[in-house]
Amino acid sequence: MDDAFCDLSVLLSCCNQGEAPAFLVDDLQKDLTNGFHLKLKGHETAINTGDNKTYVIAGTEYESTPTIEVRIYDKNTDEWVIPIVLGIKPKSSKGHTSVLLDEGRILVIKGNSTSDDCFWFLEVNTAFVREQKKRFETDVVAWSRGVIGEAEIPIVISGPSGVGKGTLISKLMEEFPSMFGFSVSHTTRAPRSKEQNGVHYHFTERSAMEKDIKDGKFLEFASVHGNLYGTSIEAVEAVTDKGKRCILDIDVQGARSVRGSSLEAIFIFISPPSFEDLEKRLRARRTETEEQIQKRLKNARTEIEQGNSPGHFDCILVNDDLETCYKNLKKLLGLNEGADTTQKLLPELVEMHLEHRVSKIDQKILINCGNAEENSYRNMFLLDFSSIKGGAPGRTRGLNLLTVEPSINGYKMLS
Ligand SMILES: Nc1nc2c(ncn2[C@@H]2O[C@H](COP(=O)(O)OP(=O)(O)O)[C@@H](O)[C@H]2O)c(=O)[nH]1
Ligand SMILES: Nc1ncnc2c1ncn2[C@@H]1O[C@H](COP(=O)(O)OP(=O)(O)O)[C@@H](O)[C@H]1O
Repeated sequence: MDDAFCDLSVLLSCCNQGEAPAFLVDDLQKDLTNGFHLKLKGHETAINTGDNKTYVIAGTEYESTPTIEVRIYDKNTDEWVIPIVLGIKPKSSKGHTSVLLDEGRILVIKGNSTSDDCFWFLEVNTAFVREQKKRFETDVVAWSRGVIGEAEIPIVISGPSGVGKGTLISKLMEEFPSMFGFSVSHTTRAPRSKEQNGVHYHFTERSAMEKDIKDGKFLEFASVHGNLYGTSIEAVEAVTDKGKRCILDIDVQGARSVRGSSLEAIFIFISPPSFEDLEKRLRARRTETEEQIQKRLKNARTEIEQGNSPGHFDCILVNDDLETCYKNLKKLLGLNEGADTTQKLLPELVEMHLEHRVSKIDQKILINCGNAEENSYRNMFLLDFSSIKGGAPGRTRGLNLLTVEPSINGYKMLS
């Protein structure tokens, strides 16, 4: 990015006045009236929210405690609560800072880590967390890892069994290997002879999958042709983390669930030219027993009806001639001749020092890791969270991290 000037004097004066959004638990203890004394282990920060609660966020220097933990002091009841913690927890750190971004989320910045793992959002009162609090009837918090940069909108492809979804997706991935990534679903059905675990599906036991669904690890799931199928949140996020556009091959029920979820996506329905053609293709594939074929054909009627009814899909493509359908799919995705097929560059990693100070103004956080050494301005960053998207149970994307340097006019963006 070109050098851009920005007057951050306001921001810095705020910092100089010593605005400290996070404070140590030692300070908190002085407030406690119930004689409760915290035994401090490692580094802890505490954040007060408007609802008379204090969230204590505890990192540690001990390997035996591998993740950052959370407990809540409720001033209304004078009690400590250990909440249900959802999402993947950040690995522990010897030092972190915490900032209350709004009434819904706390930003935790881990020291001694790189920018792909140092920004974490602890959601304490977002729509997702409120829903989970109702479900569990107790206090719930949810972690979401912060990611720099925007994500490409995923593509959901649905259609009856045997219509050619897999064939079209394979063609797309072969022609544009660096652009697209496949969301590997979980299923309880048995693998076909050429299918590999972890590549085509995560083949799994029903009980294990049901537990993961209960634990909130799935974006959507459905019972299809007598088996359980589901897209884990991690399956979609792992593709997006690589800078690729995620493709989901899921049934109509799954597509409807995704439409109702927080995941923004493009929904494409692949329709057969006729029911007879569909039957021919399904039989020619020779992957199912007669009984399974009958089940799939029966379900196909309902799926085609739902797929063609308005409101469910953004676009319907008829897969008559394969090459024509593939061409139309590419056109729909803006992959015409000369389309940019290069993979999106992942942002350069930045080191976050163990010792750092943070200050918040509007939708930005100034992070100062600087010291008196030469080039210390290189250690000053501005984290812009004004365009964040997503959040628990997935990643929080859309962060923008800029390096800032003092200048005559105030402060100067370096990157
Ligand atoms: N809801 C949902 N459906 C899925 C998922 N993965 C695959 N499916 C759908 O399950 C159906 C059966 O898939 P599969 O057993 O691979 O058979 P095929 O579609 O005939 O190749 C298809 O409609 C898939 O789109 C998933 O994660 N969620
Ligand atoms: N347009 C088409 N014309 C004829 N056969 C096709 C066409 N598209 C796909 N097929 C074939 O139909 C069968 C089913 O396709 P597949 O991609 O496995 O469907 P799905 O993933 O939707 O179940 C495969 O043998 C495939 O080669």
